[in-house]
Formats: sequence, structure tokens, C-alpha cells
Amino acid sequence: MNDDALAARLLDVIEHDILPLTQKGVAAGNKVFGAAILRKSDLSLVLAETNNETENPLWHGEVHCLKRFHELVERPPTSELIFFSTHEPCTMCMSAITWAGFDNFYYFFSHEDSRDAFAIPHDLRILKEVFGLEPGGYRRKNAFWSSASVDDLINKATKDVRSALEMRKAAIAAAYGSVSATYQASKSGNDIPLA
Ligand SMILES: Nc1nc2[nH]cnc2c(=O)[nH]1
Repeated sequence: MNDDALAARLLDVIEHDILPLTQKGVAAGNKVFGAAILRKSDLSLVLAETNNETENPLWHGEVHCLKRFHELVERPPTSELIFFSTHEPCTMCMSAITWAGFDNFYYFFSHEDSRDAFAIPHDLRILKEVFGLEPGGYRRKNAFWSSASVDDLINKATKDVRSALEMRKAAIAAAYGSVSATYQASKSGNDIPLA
């Protein structure tokens, strides 16, 4: 799999498939996180989903996506699939991705971004309080999966490709800034335990 093509495709998926769902989800009081599943063979989309914590606080973007995946009548084997998350998965979501059988995941925003740019510090707090781990302290490559950020892929690209990808990345981050502001303005009224 070519890293440049994968980075470009993940940017397409976040912009065109996940973000529109998240804009609707946030308007209904949910958080800004989303996820998608793609085929390794041609990077086509299997499905995209978004956070639905107003229905159930366990429906993080990633877990909600896995739930919908298991509701599909025809489901490709997870060995043939890529898992993509808008934000670095929390410890629950990482475990869910593992239990679902994926050998990989990719993400756009880091845990530190969730805390600093999105004012959602819980993923890092749980990592520290429950597991005693500092940011980045989990094993990004292990016996179950290898994980990487979109930044990792972009950083491996050639200079020209890299600057084009960086520009697209900045535009997507700006769009997420706007949905994040909507979520933050509404969150005092919601019933989510760790809002
Ligand atoms: N990655 C991720 N972190 C979260 N923290 C709270 N909700 C979520 C979510 O849906 N995804």
C-alpha cells in the first residue's frame, strides 16, 4: 500500500464521509469524533460513522462504527480492512478495535489535540489514571495491530505531495475547529458523563 495514496484517501474520507455525519451528530449534542472502515485492496469505503454518546456513552465514534459494521449483512473479514479514526482512539476504542480483529488503525488528530484543541481531556486522563501511562505511552505497534497517524503518512511523502497534503490537512482541521466550537457551546446541557 502506497503511503501517499493512503494519506490522500484518508483525507477524502474524513472530509466527505465522516465530517458531514459529525456535523449532524454535533447539532444533536454529540461529540466531534468519527470513524470509518475502508478496504485495503482499493481503499473504497465500507462505512463511516460518528459519535452518538447522547444515545449511549459507549457509542464513541469508533465503537459506534464497529457496531454498525456488525449490523451489515455482508461483512468483509477484518483482515482485509483499514480502521480510520478522526481522533486517536481512547483506551475503550483501542480495545474494541482489537477485539473486532483489526490489525491496524490510523487517526487524524492526536490525544493531545483532543485535550488541547477540542477541550476533551478524558482520553489522556483515563490513560494516566487507569493505566498509569503518559501521553503516547501505549504500544503503537504490538502483537494485535500497528497504528499510525495521518501525519506519520504525510511526513513520509515527497516534498511536493507533502505540501499539498498539508494544505488539505489544515483546511480539515479548520472545519473541525468550527464543529468543536458548536459542541463546546452546547455541552453544558447534555447528559454525557464525561462531556
Ligand atoms: N477517540 C475518541 N475519543 C473519545 N473521547 C470521548 N468520546 C470519544 C470518541 O468518540 N472517540
